[in-house]
Amino acid sequence: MRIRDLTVVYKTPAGELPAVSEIDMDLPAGTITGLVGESGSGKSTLALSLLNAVQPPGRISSGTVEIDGLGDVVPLQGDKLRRVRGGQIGYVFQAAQNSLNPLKTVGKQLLDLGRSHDVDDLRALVSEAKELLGRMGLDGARVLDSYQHELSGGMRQRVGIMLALVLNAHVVVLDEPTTALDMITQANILEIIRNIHAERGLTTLVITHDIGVVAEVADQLAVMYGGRIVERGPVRSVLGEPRHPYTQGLIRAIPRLTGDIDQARALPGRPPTLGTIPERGCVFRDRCELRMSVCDTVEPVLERHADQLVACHAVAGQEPDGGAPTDDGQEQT
Ligand SMILES: Nc1ncnc2c1ncn2[C@@H]1O[C@H](COP(=O)(O)OP(=O)(O)OP(=O)(O)O)[C@@H](O)[C@H]1O
Repeated sequence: MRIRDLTVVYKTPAGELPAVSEIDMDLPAGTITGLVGESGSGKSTLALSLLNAVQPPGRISSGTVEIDGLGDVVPLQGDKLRRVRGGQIGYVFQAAQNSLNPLKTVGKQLLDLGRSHDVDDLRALVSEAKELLGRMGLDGARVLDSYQHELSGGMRQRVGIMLALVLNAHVVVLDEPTTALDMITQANILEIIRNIHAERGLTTLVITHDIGVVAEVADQLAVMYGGRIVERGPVRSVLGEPRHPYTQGLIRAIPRLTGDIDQARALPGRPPTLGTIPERGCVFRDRCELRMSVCDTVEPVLERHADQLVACHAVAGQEPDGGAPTDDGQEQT
């Protein structure tokens, strides 16, 4: 999936304001990309725009989202769009635990999904669903006969993953897949995501505010702040040697099980909202220890530093650019 110059705006009393600004990013086939950032940074809006599913008062105001074999999904509408969603791109909603219809069994919802995608062989669909649920450690027949309230949070989340994959989607977007789950169930779901991703050769995007989750599953990591990607690259490099002051702050804020509890330092201040995202300059400057005067006027662009792409004037000033930025976070050859 290739995302280019993607901007999404919401209509507000103050006019249309960007929640996602000029994003350029590739999701390489067969990789898991983690997208992290605090609440309100634009993660869910970006994810919805990948399915062209941003709802009014929001709209994609510019950019393209190209998927191999499909082309740009941004101009798609109606029937064509409906087929792409689910059929090509599976989406597991934030709080999937609560997104099932409480009045229908899981099996009935599966059949509805199949019919809405004109699946001829509904029996085959049911056996595929049972197999997927079985691989996730559930009794498929039993789950299909159950209502939402009869399933635990972890089971519902697995049902959400099954529904996203059962039509054979090859791109999967999971929005906060483990939020609200206990630690053991969380570890279990992350293992399932990893295994199914590898088995099916998927292209996966995992959205989370929890850096621990991306450390567990992702190959690539993108850090979002105020609607922009401020740093991205291979997950080991970004977590091992974070360069953007925001990424460093996020990592410092993680409490550790060993060592001094006071070492975990919450990032001071609050992330911007739509109304407070600055029109010019760096979006992070108000919370940044490295702020310089240029940050007030010039927006930093992603530049390559070792393995990472980083959008920060201070980082750019510290070391010479190690090469031209590429759009996939990989070394240029
Ligand atoms: N329907 C809407 N109308 C107006 N503004 C919106 C709407 N939906 C989201 N926003 C704003 O867009 C910005 C990005 O929100 P978004 O939900 O994409 O962020 P997020 O990083 O996914 O946060 P969270 O983790 O809390 O879901 C926020 O400032 C939010 O208030």
